[in-house]
Amino acid sequence: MGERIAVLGAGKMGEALLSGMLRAGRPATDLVVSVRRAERGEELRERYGVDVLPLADAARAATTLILAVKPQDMGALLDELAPHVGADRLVVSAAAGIPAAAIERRLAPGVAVVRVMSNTPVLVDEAMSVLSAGTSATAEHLDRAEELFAPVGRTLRVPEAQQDAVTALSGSGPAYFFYLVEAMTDAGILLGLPRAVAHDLIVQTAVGAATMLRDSGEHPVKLREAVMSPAGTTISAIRAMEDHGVRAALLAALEAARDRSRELASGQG
Ligand SMILES: NC(=O)C1=CN([C@@H]2O[C@H](COP(=O)(O)OP(=O)(O)OC[C@H]3O[C@@H](n4cnc5c(N)ncnc54)[C@H](O)[C@@H]3O)[C@@H](O)[C@H]2O)C=CC1
Ligand SMILES: O=C(O)[C@@H]1CCC=N1
Repeated sequence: MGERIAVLGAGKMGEALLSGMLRAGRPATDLVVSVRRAERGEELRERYGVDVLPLADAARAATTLILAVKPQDMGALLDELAPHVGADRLVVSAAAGIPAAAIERRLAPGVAVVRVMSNTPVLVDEAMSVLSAGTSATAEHLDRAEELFAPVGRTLRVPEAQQDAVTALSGSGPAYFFYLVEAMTDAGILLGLPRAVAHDLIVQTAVGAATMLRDSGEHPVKLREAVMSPAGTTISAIRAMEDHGVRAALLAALEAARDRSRELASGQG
C-alpha cells in the first residue's frame, strides 16, 4: 500500500492541513477525510476532491492517520477508531494537551504515535509545527510525520515534556498577535485615525517587524533599541507598557495557557 493519509476531524486545523497537503502537491487520491456531519463531508469532497469515508473505513484505507479533533472529543474518537488501527499505522495527533502515551494506551500495542503542535498559519504556509515521538515511534515515523508539515511552514522536534509550553507559545501564539493588532487598532481610533487606516498601519507594521525578526538574525532588544530615540516617542510608550505590567501580563498569560494544556491531558473539561 502507498502512503495514504486520513484526516480524522476536519474543522479549522484538519481542513487547513488538508488544503496544505494538496497545495504541496499531494494528489487528492492520497487523502481521505472523516467527518461527523454529512453536509460537511460533501463540502470537503466538492472543495478538494478527496474521499470522505466513515471513520473505520478511513482508518483501514490509510497508512497515516491525522487526529484533528478537539481534545475533549479524543476519547470518543479513539474508542471508535481503536479496533481498526493496525500496528503498522502511524498516528499523528494534532490535539493540544493530549500526551502521546494517552493515545498509545487506547490503541493496539506498538502503534506509532507522533504528537504535533501546529498553528493556524498552516493556511498561508507559515505554520510552526513542533513534533514529539511517542514511545513506539521511530526516527522514520518522525520523518514521515514531519514530511506532512514541512510544506506548510517550519518544523521543529522537541521532547514531549516541552509540548505544553510549545502549545502556549506557538500553538496559541497567532491569537496573541491578532489580539495585539486589535488593541493597537483601537489605540489608533483613540488617537483620531479612521479604523481602516489604523488597521492598515498596524498590519503592515506587524509584517515588517516579523520579517525583520525572522530575516535579520538580530536580537529583538537590538531591533527595539534601533527604534527608540533618546527622549523620543517610543520610550514614552515603552514606559507606559512597563507601568501597566504588559511584560508581566504576558508571562502570566502564557503560564495560564501552559497550565490549561496540562489540564487537557485528561481529554476532559
Ligand atoms: N485552532 C487552532 O489554532 C489549533 C488547534 N489545534 C488542535 O487541533 C484540534 C482541532 O482543533 P480545531 O480544528 O480548532 O477544532 P474544530 O472544532 O474546528 O474541529 C474539530 C472537528 O472535529 C470533528 N470531530 C469531532 N469528533 C469527530 C469524530 N469522532 N469523527 C470525525 N470528526 C469529528 C468536529 O466535528 C470538528 O469539525 C484540537 O485538538 C486543537 O487542540 C492545534 C493547534 C492550533
Ligand atoms: O486554544 C486551543 O486550545 C488550541 C490549541 C492551540 C491553539 N488553539
